[in-house]
Amino acid sequence: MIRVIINGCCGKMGKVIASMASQNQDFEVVAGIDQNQCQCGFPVYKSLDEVDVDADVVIDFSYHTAVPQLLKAAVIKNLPVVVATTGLDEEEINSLKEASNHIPVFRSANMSLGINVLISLVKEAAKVLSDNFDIEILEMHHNMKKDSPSGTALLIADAINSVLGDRMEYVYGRHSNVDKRDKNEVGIHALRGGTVVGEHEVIFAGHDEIIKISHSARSREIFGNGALLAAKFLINQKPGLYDMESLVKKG
Ligand SMILES: NC(=O)C1=CN([C@@H]2O[C@H](COP(=O)(O)OP(=O)(O)OC[C@H]3O[C@@H](n4cnc5c(N)ncnc54)[C@H](OP(=O)(O)O)[C@@H]3O)[C@@H](O)[C@H]2O)C=CC1
Ligand SMILES: O=C(O)C1=N[C@H](C(=O)O)C[C@H](O)C1
Repeated sequence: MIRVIINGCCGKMGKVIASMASQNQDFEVVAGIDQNQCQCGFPVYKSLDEVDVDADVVIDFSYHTAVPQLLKAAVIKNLPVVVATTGLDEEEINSLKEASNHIPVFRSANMSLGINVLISLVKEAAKVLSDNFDIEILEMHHNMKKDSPSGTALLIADAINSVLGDRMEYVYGRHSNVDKRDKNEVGIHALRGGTVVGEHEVIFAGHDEIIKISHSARSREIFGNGALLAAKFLINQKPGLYDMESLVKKG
């Protein structure tokens, strides 16, 4: 039985993780952390420092500013952490790297299998098409989402850049321009509305032809499933920084 602490347990994804774990005999949620108090069926604390029950792993779906403090406490408690929260700034990303010298840390802006396959396809397409096709990324999410663009859109852009020698500039939500687009741009555009779980589309636009590669999340369970798999994977790892690629490689 893997004993889980959920950071952000009162939020949309926190509740999904709690519900999925309760239906899976491999997991038990032993505590939650949130700045709110919610009825969860397990004790809810304000911070990881305060948690006084034994656990094997922390799963974090919270807010970007919460991540460094969570990781500091996880290092003290020697607990692996799955970080799914997006919108991290540079300093917060550095806190992941620092913590991963001491504990296993898993980070992915998108825990679904589908997006990770999309990323592989997009990398292949970018290698072949980038000289003659313009690349634009569109994402749409629900109206409660705080960060934009999505962590996934940035993950996709970084994956494209990684196969194109890091030459691409990111241009966010083009507006008020007076000149044409540069060939070495990736346009990134965020839409927000309703209850949309998560839509991502990568457009390769060439002369008289367009290729679109897209992913549509139809439930939050697809992220929950990935986060639980990541937790199971992480508890057997040495300190280090892991991602979906590490998980897929492991089989
Ligand atoms: N990697 C992935 O696959 C996915 C990542 N995400 C990311 O996960 C994060 C959470 O998403 P979602 O569940 O939809 O968001 P919610 O806003 O519904 O939930 C976040 C919860 O964390 C709480 N919270 C805020 N600050 C802190 C803090 N300092 N310590 C503890 N809890 C805190 C929030 O409280 P309050 O409401 O008061 O702010 C809220 O209860 C986002 O960054 C989102 O982008 C989401 C889905 C998939
Ligand atoms: O906030 C969300 O809901 C989601 N956030 C992640 C992101 O920013 O990419 C992943 C998913 O698309 C849902």
